[in-house]
Amino acid sequence: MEENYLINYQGVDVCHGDLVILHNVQWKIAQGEFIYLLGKVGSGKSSLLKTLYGEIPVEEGEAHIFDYNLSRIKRRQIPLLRRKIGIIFQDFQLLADRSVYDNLVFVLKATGWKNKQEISEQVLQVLQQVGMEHAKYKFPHQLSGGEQQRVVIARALLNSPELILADEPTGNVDMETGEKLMALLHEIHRAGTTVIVATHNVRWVELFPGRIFHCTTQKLEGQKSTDIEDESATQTEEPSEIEEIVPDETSNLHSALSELEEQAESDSDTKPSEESISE
Ligand SMILES: Nc1ncnc2c1ncn2[C@@H]1O[C@H](COP(=O)(O)OP(=O)(O)OP(=O)(O)O)[C@@H](O)[C@H]1O
Repeated sequence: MEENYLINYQGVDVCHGDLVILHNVQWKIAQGEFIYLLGKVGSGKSSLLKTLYGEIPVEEGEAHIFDYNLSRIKRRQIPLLRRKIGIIFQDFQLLADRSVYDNLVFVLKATGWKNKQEISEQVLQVLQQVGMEHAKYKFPHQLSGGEQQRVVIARALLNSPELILADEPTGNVDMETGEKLMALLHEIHRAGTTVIVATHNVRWVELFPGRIFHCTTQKLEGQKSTDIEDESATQTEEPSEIEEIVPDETSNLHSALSELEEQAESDSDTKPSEESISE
């Protein structure tokens, strides 16, 4: 049934201005799935993810996520939507001027948490979840890339999101570290969270099973993600897919964290000031 999908896209065009990146996307994701979004550089993986958290508006087609209709979502609803989503990018983007602990406290306070003890408990809980509780007083520069990315995953977990979006989460680490990060994401999925990983690295698919979608490289049209096995599907477009996956480490997708924080701050009536964040 349609209402059981966490994400339900029908005939969606993903665009940058007048440029159609993905055309007529049919995409349905059920709660609790582990999803791969594969495709070569510039094929639109990030752009598709960006529609999910309202960074790219949906102007063509019907797009639903949780209870939100993305084609009609109001600006003021976007921060609320984003609080249900944990976002992880390949470049770690921890605030360099504060410890791991304070990085996480910052996000909680920016998203409306007030009780000091609850904040502290939540920070420790997510750090434990990613195996980084020992590093809570370290600064980002004192951590390896893999450790920083663990903290970023912890940060994404802070508000107990229903959905994790990971855009090339292993793009800046070596293969062995990447494998551990992917194992962690898969573990988070097994604990019940829906996870979507955009990557060009097909190796992860072999190691950590998930349902696969491909993006095409057609610039203006021709792409449809392979749809899910939905007996009740009524759309008539047949899915298409691509096979070509090429390595790339150059994803440039990181504007959103700062935007997330800005959104969270501007949205929240209970927004703390930077001063009140400092203990
Ligand atoms: N802000 C933007 N304005 C205009 N075009 C953009 C913008 N961001 C991305 N694009 C274009 O949209 C297309 C898809 O980019 P996108 O980043 O979604 O691809 P991707 O599959 O995630 O690639 P990568 O693996 O490099 O991250 C590319 O051709 C890119 O040049």
